[in-house]
Amino acid sequence: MPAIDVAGEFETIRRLLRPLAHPEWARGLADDVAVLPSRPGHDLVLTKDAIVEGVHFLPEDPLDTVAQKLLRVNLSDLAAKGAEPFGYLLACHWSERCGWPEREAFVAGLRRDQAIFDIALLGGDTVKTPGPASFSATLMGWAPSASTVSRAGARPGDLVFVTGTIGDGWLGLQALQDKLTLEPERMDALTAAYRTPMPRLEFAPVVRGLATASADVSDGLLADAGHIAEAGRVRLEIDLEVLPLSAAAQAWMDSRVDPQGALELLATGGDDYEIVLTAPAGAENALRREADRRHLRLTRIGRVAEGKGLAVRYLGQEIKPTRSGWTHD
Ligand SMILES: Nc1ncnc2c1ncn2[C@@H]1O[C@H](COP(=O)(O)OP(=O)(O)OP(=O)(O)O)[C@@H](O)[C@H]1O
Ligand SMILES: Cc1ncc(C[n+]2csc(CCOP(=O)(O)O)c2C)c(N)n1
Ligand SMILES: [Mg+2]
Ligand SMILES: [Mg+2]
Ligand SMILES: [Mg+2]
Repeated sequence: MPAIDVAGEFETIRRLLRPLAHPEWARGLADDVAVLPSRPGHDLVLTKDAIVEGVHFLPEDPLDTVAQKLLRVNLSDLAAKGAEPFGYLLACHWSERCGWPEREAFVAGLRRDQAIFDIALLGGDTVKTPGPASFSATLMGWAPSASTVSRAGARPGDLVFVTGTIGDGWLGLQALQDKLTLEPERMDALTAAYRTPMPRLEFAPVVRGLATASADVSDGLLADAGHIAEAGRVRLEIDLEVLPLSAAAQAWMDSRVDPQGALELLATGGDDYEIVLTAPAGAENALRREADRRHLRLTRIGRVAEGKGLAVRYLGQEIKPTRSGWTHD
C-alpha cells in the first residue's frame, strides 16, 4: 500500500483541487461521492486511462503538461466515440518529487484544460507512492441515446480515414530523448505533440453521424486500425504512402534513406490521439466537408474488405511490418 501523507492529502484537495470542482455535483470535494443527475435522451459514456512516469511521460516533463496529457488521452477516447465530455474523476499518485510547487503546476495544467474543453472535476483520490508518479482520470461524456460508435461496425466496401497527422507524438518522444535533431521550431512542434496532443472533440458529432466504426490512435495507427478490423471481423487495407505527415514529420522523412521503414515507425509509434474511422464510400464528401469546416485535416488511408486482420501496403505492394504498435510487455 502506498504511504499517505495526511497533511499533504487534505491540503491538496482543499486548496488546490476544490477550486476545480463542479459547482453542484462534486459536493465541494468534501463528501464520499459525487452525484450527477441523469440527462434525458442521452447515454453516459465513460472511459479511463492512466499515465505513469517513465512509461507514458518522461521524468523531466513539466507537471502542467503531464496533467494536460492525462486529460487529453482520455478526451481522445470520448471524441473517437462521438461523445461530448462534461467531467472527470481524478486519481493522483504523487511521488517523492511531487512537492507543493509541483502539485500547483499539475493543477494549473488541469485548470487550463478544464477551460479549453469545458469540463469540471467531480471527485477522485489522492495518495502518495514510493514509486514513480502516476495519474489516472475517468472521463465522462454525454452522447444522444444509442448513438455511440463502436469499434465493430466496419463493413466491406467502407473507406478508412484518419484525422490530423500521424507520427508527431512518437517523433516528439525521440526528440526529447535526443534521438533526433531538426530545426528548433520543428523540435518544438514535435515535443508539443508528445506532451499536449489535441483530442479531436470538434469531430465528435461528425463521427457520430457518419462513421461505421472508430477508435482513437493511442497504441499506433496500425494497432488501432487492427482493433477495428478484429472487432468488425473484416480486413482493413492501409496504404502507408498516403500517411498524413506534419511539416516536421516530413522534414524528418526527408532525412531518412529508407522511406518505407520510416513510415512504418510513424504508423506504429503511437501517442497520436487522432481518430481512425471507417465510413461508407457515399459518406466521403460529407466527411470532407465537415472536416474542412473545422479546418481539420482528414485523409483517406485505405479501405475495408472481406477477410480479417490488417493488410499494409507501400506503393501497392503488401508489406509485413514487424510490429503494429505499443504494448505493455
Ligand atoms: N483494468 C481494467 N478493468 C476493466 N476494463 C479494462 C481494464 N483495462 C482495460 N479495460 C477495458 O478494455 C478495453 C480496451 O482498453 P484499452 O485501454 O486498450 O483502450 P484504449 O483506452 O482505447 O487504448 P489506450 O489505453 O491505448 O489509450 C476498454 O473497454 C477498457 O475499458
Ligand atoms: C516515456 C515514454 N515512453 C514511451 C511512450 C510511448 N507509449 C507509452 S504507452 C503508449 C500507448 C498508450 O498507452 P496505454 O495503452 O497504456 O493507454 C505509448 C505510445 C511514451 N508515451 N512515453
Ligand atoms: Mg485505455
Ligand atoms: Mg485510451
Ligand atoms: Mg482508445
